[in-house]
Amino acid sequence: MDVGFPVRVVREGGVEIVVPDMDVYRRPNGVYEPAWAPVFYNPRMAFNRDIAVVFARTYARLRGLDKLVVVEPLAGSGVRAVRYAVEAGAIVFASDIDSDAVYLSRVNAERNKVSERVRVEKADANEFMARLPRMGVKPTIIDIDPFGSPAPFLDTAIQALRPRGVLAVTATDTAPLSGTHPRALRRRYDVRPGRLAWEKEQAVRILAGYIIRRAAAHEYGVRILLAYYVDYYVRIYAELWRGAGRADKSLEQLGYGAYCYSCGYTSLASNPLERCPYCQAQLGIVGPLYIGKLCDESFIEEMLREAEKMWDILAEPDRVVKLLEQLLKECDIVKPYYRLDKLCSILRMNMPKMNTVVEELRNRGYNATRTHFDPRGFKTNAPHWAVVKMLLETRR
Ligand SMILES: C[S@@+](CC[C@H](N)C(=O)[O-])C[C@H]1O[C@@H](n2cnc3c(N)ncnc32)[C@H](O)[C@@H]1O
Repeated sequence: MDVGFPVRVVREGGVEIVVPDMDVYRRPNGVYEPAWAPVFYNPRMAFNRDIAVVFARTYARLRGLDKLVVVEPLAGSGVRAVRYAVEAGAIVFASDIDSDAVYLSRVNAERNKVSERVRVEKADANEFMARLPRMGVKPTIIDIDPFGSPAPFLDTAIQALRPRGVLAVTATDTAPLSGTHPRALRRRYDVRPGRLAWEKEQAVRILAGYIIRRAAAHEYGVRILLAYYVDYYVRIYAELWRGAGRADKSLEQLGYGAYCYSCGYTSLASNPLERCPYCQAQLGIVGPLYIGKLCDESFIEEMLREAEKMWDILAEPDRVVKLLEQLLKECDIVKPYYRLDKLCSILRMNMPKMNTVVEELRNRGYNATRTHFDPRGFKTNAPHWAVVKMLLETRR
């Protein structure tokens, strides 16, 4: 096949797609760099796409939708669009600003016999989404999967959505979101910047909070169905439902994150505390951010059922199930995770085993679990004094 650059055929999930030949676009150190290829295809994001199709099928089933319309305005090779069509039975409207990407997406739709259901246009993402209402397209899911920050696309996506629908958003600008680049964090997300010990949860909560604020401006309320951080990106599935009252209610879910660099205290609160309630030191504060639950248990349980049905189709089914099961354990614990290594360094003690910490907290009647955010982290609803007491007592 002559598309003007070297290609190869790969299988991902339930589709077979043509992508740039990854051996040709490697850095001198041998690492494949998707952004160097003429059309973007990242095999490491197959897991992200697995979850996207499981989510779409679950959402359509639970809402009783007989027609699922998905919009993917930053389509790259078209792999995600084609997977939505083949694996979730969706009608997909996709676009990309790059001509080669549009061509390859069309080739891939045809190759998988879904060109009737996957329409791809060469267009700027915002211009494309702004045109959708005039085209009579009413998306149930809009999947924003950009290079870096999704912020420039959110307003148009929200306005293009049905009165009730889902924004599925990826953010790879994790350095600003987790506080490493404070000026970019303030600029892009209008957030009082800082860097807390639970930086990955901070990244997810800031993006969720920003979606809530943008949605409220357009009179939509938001329910966070699923939000997580893996590899090098944040991913959020937010259900938006039009209504000023719903928007007002969602805004009540905004607040501030706090971390005490002196004693390791961590919390979420509606109003920013300035002093640590345990040791009175000045707190690190970040916000506004989302202070509610990061997933909906019953929805995740349904996703797990759907993932079992798709076991032979998904690219990484065991990883999908493992993440969903872990999120299910974390769902109820809203308080941000503790970094065991940082807490032990503050307490000047050796680090006990993570399993011991989790078990010990459970033995004392608290909810506790490891966290998907960080292998060095744990989540618990135990108050800070109880966490410190437990750690000091394991020292004996
Ligand atoms: C991260 S890639 C998308 C990957 C794809 N969603 C997937 O799952 O493989 C981002 C894509 O956005 C396209 N792009 C960048 N800026 C754009 C814009 N303003 N409008 C439309 N497409 C754009 C790029 O050409 C690139 O193909």
